Amino acid sequence: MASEKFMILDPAYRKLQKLKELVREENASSKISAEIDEVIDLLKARYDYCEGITSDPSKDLQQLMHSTFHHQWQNDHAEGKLSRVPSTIMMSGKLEAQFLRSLTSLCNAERVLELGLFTGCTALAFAESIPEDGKVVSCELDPYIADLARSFLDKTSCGKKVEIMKGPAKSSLEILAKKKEQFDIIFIDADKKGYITYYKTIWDLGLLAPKGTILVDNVLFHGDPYSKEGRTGEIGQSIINFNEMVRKDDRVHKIMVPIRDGLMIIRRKEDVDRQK
Ligand SMILES: C[S@@+](CC[C@H](N)C(=O)[O-])C[C@H]1O[C@@H](n2cnc3c(N)ncnc32)[C@H](O)[C@@H]1O
Repeated sequence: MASEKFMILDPAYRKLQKLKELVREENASSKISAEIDEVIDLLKARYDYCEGITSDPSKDLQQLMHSTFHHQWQNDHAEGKLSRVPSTIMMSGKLEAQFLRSLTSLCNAERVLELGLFTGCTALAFAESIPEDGKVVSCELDPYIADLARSFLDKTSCGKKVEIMKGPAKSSLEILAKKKEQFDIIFIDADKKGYITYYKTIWDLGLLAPKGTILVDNVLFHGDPYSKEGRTGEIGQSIINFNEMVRKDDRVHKIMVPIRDGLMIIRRKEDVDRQK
């Protein structure tokens, strides 16, 4: 069940697991323990129910996700191909990938820019919802991960629509702007500390096409913005700062969607507010 992987991002779920431990240590009544288990199961059931009703990803997307989960990351690290073992929780998964596909089709997007490719799950999701002559440009810092993603994408029918730019996302944004490229959707999902810079650069360099949409992942980063747990330290603080900056940005209409680790949808105000 997907909930087993992702529920750990929810601080309420983590607190309940802790409470369950406490109850066990204190030898509290089995009734209390059973009630706690039920609440935990309900949280997981809601996630699994949403996933269960949601359309299944294409066979290609399922295969790519499977390859990511079963890749020998430890071996790559031991052989020096990766400086650390990446966590596969970085990959968005079925529910969010399908949500992004719906948004892509709703926006009639033809050109998508992604900051943060990893193994290509969301890049492929976007590619599957744009026209045949559309393009997804995805930026990835780690050259080994970029090549691995390329090999995964090359096994899919829409992978050819994905163009990978290796290197820091900020430099890629500058290169794209010099070429006067613009995108209907820009998905920010790279290093969280860079979010403010990416957001400002996108506006400053005019990378968002008219009527375009910016999507930002992990805006509820492990619950830190509202739980004040400080679980993720500086990274969580960067997300809090980013969210505040967007909240104060009067040029845009924004909505924070509590899907998985939080997704923000940002559009120019005039594209959403049509009343005089
Ligand atoms: C959360 S993962 C992306 C997940 C992917 N969008 C998905 O849902 O399947 C973030 C990726 O950004 C990459 N990254 C980190 N810092 C970066 C930077 N400065 N520029 C470009 N990519 C970066 C990481 O190597 C990692 O692969």
